[in-house]
Amino acid sequence: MKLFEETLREIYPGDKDAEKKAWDRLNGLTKPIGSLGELEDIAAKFAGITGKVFNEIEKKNIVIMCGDNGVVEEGVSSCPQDLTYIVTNNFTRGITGVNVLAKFYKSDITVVDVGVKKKIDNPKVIDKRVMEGTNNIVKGPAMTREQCIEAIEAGIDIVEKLVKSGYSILGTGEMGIGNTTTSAAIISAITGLSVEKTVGKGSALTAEAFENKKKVIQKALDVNKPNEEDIIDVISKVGGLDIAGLCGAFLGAARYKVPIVIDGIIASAAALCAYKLNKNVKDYMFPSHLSAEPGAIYVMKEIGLTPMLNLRMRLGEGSGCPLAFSIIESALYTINNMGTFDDANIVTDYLIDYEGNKVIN
Ligand SMILES: Cc1cc2ncn([C@H]3O[C@H](COP(=O)(O)O)[C@@H](O)[C@H]3O)c2cc1C
Ligand SMILES: O=C(O)c1cccnc1
Repeated sequence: MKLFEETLREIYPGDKDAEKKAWDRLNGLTKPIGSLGELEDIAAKFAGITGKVFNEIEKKNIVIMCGDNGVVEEGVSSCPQDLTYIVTNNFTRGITGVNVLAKFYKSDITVVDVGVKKKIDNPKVIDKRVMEGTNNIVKGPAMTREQCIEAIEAGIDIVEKLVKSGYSILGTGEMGIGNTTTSAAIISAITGLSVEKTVGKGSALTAEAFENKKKVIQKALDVNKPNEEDIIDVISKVGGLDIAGLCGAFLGAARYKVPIVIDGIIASAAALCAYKLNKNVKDYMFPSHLSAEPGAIYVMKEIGLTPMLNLRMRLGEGSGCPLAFSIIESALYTINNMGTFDDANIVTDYLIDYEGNKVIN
């Protein structure tokens, strides 16, 4: 509880002065104003996080929170629950989707057991087990408030250790059969949007099972009546341990001033929770892609973020993060290395932006 409260108190907005200096540099580079589009936004936002105009990424890490969800007994996933256990172990064997993309883009991963039902006996998986999978949210709360905060604190603690060991950008991933159900429940609870709007087919469902999934989420909301003003109430009643752990990772990244990338729908639901707990967290978040799950777009709107990519991806695991890292690194390399108008002997007194306003360099 102490770490959680202390972290919430120590999250500040990004450095607007550094961001402004980054924009001054971007506007002085030898190109039409704003012509590198979102690459410029990314470089400036990064400067706001570190307080420096020139940045390089030393080491990258994707934090993968793994946990089971009691609601799978309601038939909300086509996959058996023990896939959570199997895939969690597979992350340490280098054979999953996120492993391959992370390897290609030279990112490390950190695998965390925050509550897989069957105990994981694997030294490469960090043991932060809060409980043996959550309770079925159709029958009552997923977990207690204390368990929820314990999982959030696990996320903060992992991030603190990664930052101290030199990681300068983080990503978010998860594994937990049934977690597209808990994600939709959280997004509906917080935004007030109907389940019809936020629910998707997750890893895949028959038409009949999809109708059942919608009813299950609605029932979980009716039974638990989560209070949208109280994010711990929402996560502990209709969420999951993976979402709580990732929420902690977002809070920790903002506290320790490192950029953090949002992956798919589950990480998006966690990002929304972190944002509602402290709005400054937004200044540290980079959304990688727009998940194919329908709820994702509403999360992005609610936080006010624009995903870099739309590749119809719906894997989770943190698989979007390496792709985003490559774009962010491209943005940083550009601001660091492009020549200025002065370098290029180009007179700038004619410069206007795309809206037609005069730009003074
Ligand atoms: C082999 C396999 C690997 C995965 N890796 C991530 N997920 C993804 O699918 C699950 C969520 O979907 P649902 O809510 O429908 O259960 C999560 O574990 C998510 O990370 C996987 C799913 C499968 C089957
Ligand atoms: O967008 C995601 O993260 C996602 C979508 C479906 C299943 N698992 C993850």
